[in-house]
Amino acid sequence: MHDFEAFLAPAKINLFLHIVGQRSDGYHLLQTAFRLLDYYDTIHIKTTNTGIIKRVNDVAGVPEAQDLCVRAALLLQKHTGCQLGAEILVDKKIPMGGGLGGGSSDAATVLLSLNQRWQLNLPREELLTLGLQLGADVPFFIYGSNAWAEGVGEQLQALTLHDAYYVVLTPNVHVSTAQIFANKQLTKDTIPKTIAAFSGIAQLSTENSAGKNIHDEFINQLEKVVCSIYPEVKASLDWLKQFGDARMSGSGASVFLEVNDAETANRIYQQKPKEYFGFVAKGLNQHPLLCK
Ligand SMILES: C[C@](O)(CO)[C@H](O)COP(=O)(O)OP(=O)(O)OC[C@H]1O[C@@H](n2ccc(N)nc2=O)[C@H](O)[C@@H]1O
Ligand SMILES: Nc1ncnc2c1ncn2[C@@H]1O[C@H](COP(=O)(O)OP(=O)(O)OP(=O)(O)O)[C@@H](O)[C@H]1O
Repeated sequence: MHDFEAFLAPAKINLFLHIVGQRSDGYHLLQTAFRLLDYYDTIHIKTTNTGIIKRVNDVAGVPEAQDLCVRAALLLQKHTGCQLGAEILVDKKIPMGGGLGGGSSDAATVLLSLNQRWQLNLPREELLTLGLQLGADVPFFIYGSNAWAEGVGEQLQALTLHDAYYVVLTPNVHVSTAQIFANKQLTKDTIPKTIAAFSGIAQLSTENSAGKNIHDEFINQLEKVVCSIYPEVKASLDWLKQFGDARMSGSGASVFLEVNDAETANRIYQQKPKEYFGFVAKGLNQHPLLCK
């Protein structure tokens, strides 16, 4: 690992997710609130002068050419004409395809770190546009703070959220995002909400009762459909709901419960059935690479 530098790529959860329309290309227009978590993949990067982009470790289920880290580095190289290269070691901790944005976060971390280490100094707005070519959630991770998002997730506004801890469970199923968005049962014309309405509700911190701070008006509209197709997601959500207002993140399969303190989160987590993978995380206010 000599000469490699480590860069963190945090997970995210969607505190709510509404579908408010559909674009002519079939993509759905969303409203969502993204929250960063202190649960990370670590991307180790060594810059080289060979011009070659190379992943130096195996990642189960992700061939090198499809890895979003490699694709992000190649995209940045092509966009800028940079002659430098990079060796990338991807240390995955965030479950893949779990609605926690791991792949998108890895890609954002590569764009942010190589922009510096290759001394490209592209402005943040340019990286946001590049990031969108790699995935709808990538701009959020480049944005740097918790965010209210619209469009397909690329129209971002900063969101101030109170301190909170999350119990996250990821059932061992692969949910196809495309399959869920294509489901006929999905409500696609929810009346858009305002960031002010969400912020008002999100600021209401409950003193003693767990998980009451996300109001019923702000739900994950993919949750019902996912639960009807994947009983494992429903089971883990039902389990968490014993303790409060649990939600699904993104298009699943991960589910989470927001609580006010680490003690409560750990107490709930310790009772989880052994077959559930999960973790406890603190909500972040800023991306670790973009802290001032
Ligand atoms: C739902 C979220 O997890 C919220 O954070 C993300 O918007 C999903 O973003 P993503 O993982 O980048 O989604 P993709 O893997 O590109 O989407 C797979 C497929 O889901 C459908 N899709 C996805 C996002 C969106 N806003 N509308 C869609 O209709 C499209 O058919 C797309 O081809
Ligand atoms: N570095 C990477 N890490 C994780 N997945 C990757 C990576 N590169 C490519 N992928 C592919 O991207 C897919 C989605 O990964 P990711 O973990 O971002 O999904 P997700 O958490 O469901 O994302 P989202 O919340 O954005 O829908 C994976 O199933 C995998 O095939």
